[in-house]
Amino acid sequence: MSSQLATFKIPNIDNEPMYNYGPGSAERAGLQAAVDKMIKSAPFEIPCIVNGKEVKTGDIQAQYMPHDHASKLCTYHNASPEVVASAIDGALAARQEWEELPWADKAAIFLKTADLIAGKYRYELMAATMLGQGKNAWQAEIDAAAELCDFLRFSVKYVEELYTQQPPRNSTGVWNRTEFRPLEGFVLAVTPFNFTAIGGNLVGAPALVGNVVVWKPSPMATYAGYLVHKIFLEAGMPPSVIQFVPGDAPSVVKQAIDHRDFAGLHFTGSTHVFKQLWKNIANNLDVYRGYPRIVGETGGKNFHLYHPSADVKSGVVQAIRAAFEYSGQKCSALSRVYVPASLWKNGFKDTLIEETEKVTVGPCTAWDNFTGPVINKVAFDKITGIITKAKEQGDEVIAGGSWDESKGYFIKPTVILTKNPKALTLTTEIFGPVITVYVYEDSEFEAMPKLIDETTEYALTGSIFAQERKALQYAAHHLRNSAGNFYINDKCTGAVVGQQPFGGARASGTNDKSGSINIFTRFVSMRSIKENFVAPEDYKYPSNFL
Ligand SMILES: NC(=O)c1ccc[n+]([C@@H]2O[C@H](COP(=O)([O-])OP(=O)(O)OC[C@H]3O[C@@H](n4cnc5c(N)ncnc54)[C@H](O)[C@@H]3O)[C@@H](O)[C@H]2O)c1
Ligand SMILES: N[C@@H](CCC=O)C(=O)O
Repeated sequence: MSSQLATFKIPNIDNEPMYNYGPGSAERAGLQAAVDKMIKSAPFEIPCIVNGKEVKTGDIQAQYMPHDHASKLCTYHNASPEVVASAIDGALAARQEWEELPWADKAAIFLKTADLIAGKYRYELMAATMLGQGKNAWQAEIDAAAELCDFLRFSVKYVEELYTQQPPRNSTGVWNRTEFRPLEGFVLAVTPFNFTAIGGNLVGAPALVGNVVVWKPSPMATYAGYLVHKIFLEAGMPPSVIQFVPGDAPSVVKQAIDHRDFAGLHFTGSTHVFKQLWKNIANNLDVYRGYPRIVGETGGKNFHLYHPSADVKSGVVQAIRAAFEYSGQKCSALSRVYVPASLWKNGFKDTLIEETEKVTVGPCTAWDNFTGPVINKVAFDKITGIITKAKEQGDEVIAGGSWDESKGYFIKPTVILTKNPKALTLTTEIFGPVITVYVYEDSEFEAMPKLIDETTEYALTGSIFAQERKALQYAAHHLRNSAGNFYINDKCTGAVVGQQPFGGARASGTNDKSGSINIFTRFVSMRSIKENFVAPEDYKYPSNFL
């Protein structure tokens, strides 16, 4: 047991400043050196890490570089059932000590992790994200440097705020207090390929409020996840608090979810996987000690709605960034574009086609590529198959529409034009560099929010572009439930921790908003404590006397 003999104040928290990587800059040289070194040293051999110790099972899988799919970034050892069992046991054994570690020490570990990522490991982690997940320098900076540091630091700020939330009233002779206990058991973090930062946050958020976490990383982000885990350990995270168990997803996850002490799921990934996991958890309710917390952020079918008063040039620029950066593999990426006929004829169409055709696609290692590959063969086949099917169904490809998988999984940014408001590419999540435009008559603007709202099951991100205030107000009101992150005259991607808490409802997830104080409430179980200072002398109340 140790004491904390003051109420410490955390340092000021702000967003991590972004580096620019302009030609000739020191940061460009630093990152280039890290990428070169990583290419030379790959493939790395990645073990499971259980109780801080490397475990090699011999059941080997590989993570390939999507821009050069013959090259392995790493091989990794799939966790066996025995390894998963010892990871869970180790986490549970570490639970009490971690819970009892004073808050300031937990906070210090997180702040130090962020500083290590911002400094010592910035370029290495970015290089792993570029080579393994196919991001270019700018996208890797947004993710593996800025957003990950922001998640770690703002988490500390939010938890400090959470802990100050105490009952507002105390009757005479009474002191009421609230304690934010970690969950009884372990949390399972199942993380996606597309953001190194999301991996770090899905394990970090529950851990910071005292939970122990079993981490099943994405096979396509194994190396970046491994580095993040190592950095946590270097910053002083006790070895058993976060257990790193890559492996066959259905079996690792099933083993964790079937465990009596499973207390929470922190998931980001596709909607169908999340729904299946929720059903599996529901079927196990008699196995558990309590009711597991289920937090999941999933797919989207994000939109830009343009009003006839919108500015064409900036509207197109925002669409291109939202749709094609990171080849449309952000859950927030633009997918549906609703444009009035007047704008479409007067510049929107021509500028969109012209600018889309100019977007450079190629290896993330070349500085002048605006975007890179899609993540793997499965994604490549799915996306190109959907474009082909859209054409077969009568929709017109007006830009892009070609691909090449000879070396990496490259798909040209593609614009589809449809007359069918329920077209396949307006309703299905594609998760690639494809947008579909639906042109409406200017007089139909007021009907568009209803159409947008009813076209898909998702409600993640969306934007309205207009100069007329009335149109902005109308769209914001009528699209209230169509997006958890709603933008006005801005693109539908690029939420920043501490500024726009992120997440969507309906099929897009539980909308618990990563990057806000709300997420922490999902991983604590509050205890109300009432202390009475005045001893009663008679069991009767005044109304009992004559
Ligand atoms: N809403 C958000 O905040 C957000 C953020 C990032 C990504 N996403 C979504 O994630 C998806 C892309 O990520 P992805 O391809 O990594 O998703 P995915 O669902 O394929 O994988 C996510 C995780 O689930 C695991 N998994 C896959 N199949 C499983 C199964 N049958 N049982 C148990 N676990 C399983 C994977 O190994 C991985 O760790 C997109 O749908 C995207 O919209 C959403
Ligand atoms: N927070 C990111 C999306 C994360 C999902 O992949 C954005 O807003 O663009």
